[in-house]
Amino acid sequence: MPISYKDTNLRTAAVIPAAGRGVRLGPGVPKALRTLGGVPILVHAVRAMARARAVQVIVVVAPPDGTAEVRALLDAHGMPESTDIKVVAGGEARQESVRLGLAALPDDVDVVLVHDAARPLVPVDTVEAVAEAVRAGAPAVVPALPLADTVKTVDPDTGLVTGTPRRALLRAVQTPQGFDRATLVKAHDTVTHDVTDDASMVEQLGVPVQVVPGHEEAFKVTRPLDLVLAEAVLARRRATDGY
Ligand SMILES: Nc1ccn([C@@H]2O[C@H](COP(=O)(O)OP(=O)(O)OP(=O)(O)O)[C@@H](O)[C@H]2O)c(=O)n1
Ligand SMILES: C[C@](O)(CO)[C@H](O)COP(=O)(O)O
Repeated sequence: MPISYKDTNLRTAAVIPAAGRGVRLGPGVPKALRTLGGVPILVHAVRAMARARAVQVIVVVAPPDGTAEVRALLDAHGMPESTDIKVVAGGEARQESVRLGLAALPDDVDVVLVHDAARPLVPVDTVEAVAEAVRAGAPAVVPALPLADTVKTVDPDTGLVTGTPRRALLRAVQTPQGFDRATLVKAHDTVTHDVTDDASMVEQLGVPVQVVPGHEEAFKVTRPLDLVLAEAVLARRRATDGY
């Protein structure tokens, strides 16, 4: 029977990389500081992680010149007192920002969830499912969804299609991605070339990565249309759930 987090002393932290510019979203303040339903995207993301009973510590990785602004923003919006929230400066790339967040974790943290600030509407059940799977013994866990589109590999030089991977084998991976802390730290110490998610670094160590169901509402706000969808989802939640 899996170990439940209620029965263990494992301490769980969330690292929230929020230091990106949001170039694909268009000009403006850094993406994490733009608003969704009148509240900064980052505040939604921090609340989403703090809502999970498993999460006791949160490290927010802010734009390098924006730590004081982010701290003030979190204080102004009122964060749950039961969660210890730190703010540290990020780096040039997401990978570097996560590494800086990991370096700021208290010594007694055993389980780390890495969650994009850019996924502000992740449901609490998804966060709990990832944390629970790590606490039950999986060294690395990702939430993922099947794809709706067919995916092609393309030669960027010629523009010619080079293959069509079997869609049934593909998954779109979301965050939070959950890890045994030592495994994630080792991955960040070992893999230095550019990667687009933390799990792929762990895969390169030969460590198995467990998939749990993702959620459509955990989508990443990347392009302007994503913000339109996020506003609609938030408005529906506020109308129906008192969110
Ligand atoms: N140097 C960076 C780059 C990205 N991120 C964070 O990583 C998450 C996922 O990245 P993405 O959606 O690609 O955000 P941006 O890098 O801001 O987007 P873009 O590539 O459009 O600029 C975001 O929460 C972003 O703030 C980060 O902490 N530090
Ligand atoms: C981590 C991630 O959200 C998983 O889908 C994604 O890889 C981030 O990629 P981006 O290039 O930073 O948008």
